Amino acid sequence: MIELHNISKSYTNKNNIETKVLSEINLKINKGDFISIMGTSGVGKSTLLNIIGLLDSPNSGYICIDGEKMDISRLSTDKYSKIRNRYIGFIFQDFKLIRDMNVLQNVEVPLAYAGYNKKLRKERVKEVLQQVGLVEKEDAYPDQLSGGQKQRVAIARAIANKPKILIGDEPTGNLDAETTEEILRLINSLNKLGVTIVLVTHDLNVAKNANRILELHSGRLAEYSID
Ligand SMILES: Nc1ncnc2c1ncn2[C@@H]1O[C@H](COP(=O)(O)OP(=O)(O)OP(=O)(O)O)[C@@H](O)[C@H]1O
Repeated sequence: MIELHNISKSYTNKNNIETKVLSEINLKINKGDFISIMGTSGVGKSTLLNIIGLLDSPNSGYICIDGEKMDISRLSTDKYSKIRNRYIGFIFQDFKLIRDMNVLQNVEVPLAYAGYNKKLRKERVKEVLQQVGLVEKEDAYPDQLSGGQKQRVAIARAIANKPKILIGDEPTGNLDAETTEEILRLINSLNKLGVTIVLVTHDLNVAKNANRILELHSGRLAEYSID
C-alpha cells in the first residue's frame, strides 16, 4: 500500500557540515498493518514519519502509494495537500487541536477541506465522535478537555476522512499510564476495523501493541527483537 524505496535524508548546518539522519530506508506498509518505530531521541523517528506522511521530502529515494510514485519535489502543491488530507491521518504528542474551535468544528476541518457538504459533515462528525466515545463533548473547546479526551478528538479528526493510514508521533507521550492504555485500546480497535497504523514511540510498552516493531538506528531500520 505504502512503499518507501531507498529513502535518505540529511541536514546540513550553517557550517556546511552534513548530518545523515536516514540512510537508504526501504519499508513496505501493507493494509491492516500496525507498525511501531522505536529509537533513541534524535535518531530520526519524526523525520521518517513526516516523510511517510508526505509532510517532508527525502533527499533521495521515493514513496509509492498504491503503486503510484509520489513526486516529492511537488509536496507543497495543492495536489499533495489533497492526497495528504485524503490518505493520511496524523496524531501528535501535543494533539494540535485548534483552540478557538469546539470539538465538532475541529473534527469537521478535514471534511470541509475534502469538500463534504454541511449535512454530510455533521453526520460523519457524529459517527467518528461515537467511535472515539466523545459524542457528549461536541460543543466543548479543547481547553475544557482532559489530555485523553483531546487525543480522542485528534483521533476522530485524523480518521474522519477514512484515511488509508493513521500516523502517530508519540501520541501517548503527554498522557499518564492509565490514559495511555485507554488511547492504545482505541488505536487497537481502529486497527481491528482495518485502519493501518504507524506509531513512533520510545516506549517499548506502547510499541508492543503493534504486530511489527522496527528500530531506527544509525539511519537504518531493522526489526526490533524483544529479547
Ligand atoms: N529541520 C531540521 N534542520 C536541521 N536538523 C534537523 C531538522 N529536523 C531534525 N533535525 C535533526 O535531525 C535529527 C533527527 O531528528 P528527529 O526529530 O527526526 O528525531 P527523533 O528520533 O524524532 O527525536 P525525538 O525522539 O527526540 O523526538 C536530529 O539530530 C535533529 O536535530
